[in-house]
Amino acid sequence: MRKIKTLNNISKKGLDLFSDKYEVSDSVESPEAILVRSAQVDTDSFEGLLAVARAGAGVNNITIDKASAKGVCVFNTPGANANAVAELVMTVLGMAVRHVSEAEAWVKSLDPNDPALEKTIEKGKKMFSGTELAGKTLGVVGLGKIGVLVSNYARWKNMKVVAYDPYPSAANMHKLSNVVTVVKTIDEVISQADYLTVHVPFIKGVTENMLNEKNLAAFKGSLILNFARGGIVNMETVYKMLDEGKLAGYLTDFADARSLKHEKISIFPHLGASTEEAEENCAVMAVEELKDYLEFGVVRNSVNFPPLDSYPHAEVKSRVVVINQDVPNMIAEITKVFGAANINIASFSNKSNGKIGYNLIDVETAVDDSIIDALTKLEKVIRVRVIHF
Ligand SMILES: NC(=O)C1=CN([C@@H]2O[C@H](COP(=O)(O)OP(=O)(O)OC[C@H]3O[C@@H](n4cnc5c(N)ncnc54)[C@H](O)[C@@H]3O)[C@@H](O)[C@H]2O)C=CC1
Ligand SMILES: O=C(O)CCC(=O)C(=O)O
Repeated sequence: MRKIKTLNNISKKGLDLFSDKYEVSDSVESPEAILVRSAQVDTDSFEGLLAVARAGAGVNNITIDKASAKGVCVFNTPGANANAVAELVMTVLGMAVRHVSEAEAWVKSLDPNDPALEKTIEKGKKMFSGTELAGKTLGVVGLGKIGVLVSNYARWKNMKVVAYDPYPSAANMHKLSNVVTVVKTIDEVISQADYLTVHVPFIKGVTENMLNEKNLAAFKGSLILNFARGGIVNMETVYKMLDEGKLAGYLTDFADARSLKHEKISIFPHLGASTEEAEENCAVMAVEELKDYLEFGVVRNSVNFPPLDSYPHAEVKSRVVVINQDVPNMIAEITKVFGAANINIASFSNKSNGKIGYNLIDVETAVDDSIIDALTKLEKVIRVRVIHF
């Protein structure tokens, strides 16, 4: 029985994909794999762990370096919740420029027995007069799955869009509206935007404080939206800009204690991906990735292992999975072990990503544990397992 531990609620549509060969629950001990959304995962706390699947995009809640050092494969589900986040971003932006929440709260606060209620409402509505999105410029930092959708939705609302990504992927850029202006620096986005929205991963020391006192000094717009992660926008700068009237509002999915009661900060409960559709998409993708990895050694959408998407052919009896540090001569050393054991290799697939070398060695006989021992003894080998068919 394969053991899968869930650390958050995972959509039933995904969990239903596990056959009765799997035990799946939040109380499983010594799991082979973990399914998680936003809970913190210290991969060193789980002896024997093979994989973690993040049903979502951001993996800053998982100890990736520790996972790589122990040969634990970490997956995410690129794009599976992107539309949910993009729709929420456009919704809260639209609500903010029309003061929808404040206006509604004001109407609801009125006396229902006031005989002049209609008049009071008509008189008071001028307090909530807003602006339109059409014609304004949205600055988008990060043109990944979410940033591209946000840019396109903004274009459909007749906004101008200026966007920046230091590592744009061809697949994402082909989906981007061709009237979005893509610029080469974050400063160009900041200086041109009426509203600024950020969609990059949180990477400590890299995207941490990516929007900060220095670059935000050039911001002449009114709203900053952060539905990516706390820590990407420097909050001291935000408080200062709000206090000095240089920023009208900060809209975010990530609360901190000081923001909670700030009247110019709108906080949502990390709500971006919380739609039925996104939860199902993420769970299905995450479970498929885990099953493929546990049953076949196939790697798709890993954030720390190179991709290797090959199923064994029908005659294969054993697939030996070797995970090694990405250093020269490993393929030669691994094949030598098979030669010494007089085992014929039917197929050898190898991919590396600069840190991890990943090998799938298929043989048409059943191999025993001695091959695992011999491979594990190789100096730069991190982990070995055999899948029997
Ligand atoms: N509020 C919520 O519920 C959700 C939040 N997120 C957050 O949004 C982030 C983005 O999600 P996706 O667009 O799906 O991810 P993605 O991986 O498709 O896009 C991220 C983009 O950021 C860019 N990027 C990477 N390093 C960068 C750097 N140093 N500077 C600027 N850009 C950089 C990448 O080139 C990539 O195009 C996630 O990492 C996650 O933190 C994602 C889903 C739900
Ligand atoms: O699972 C969630 O609700 C959070 C999603 C998220 O933040 C992500 O996918 O990065």
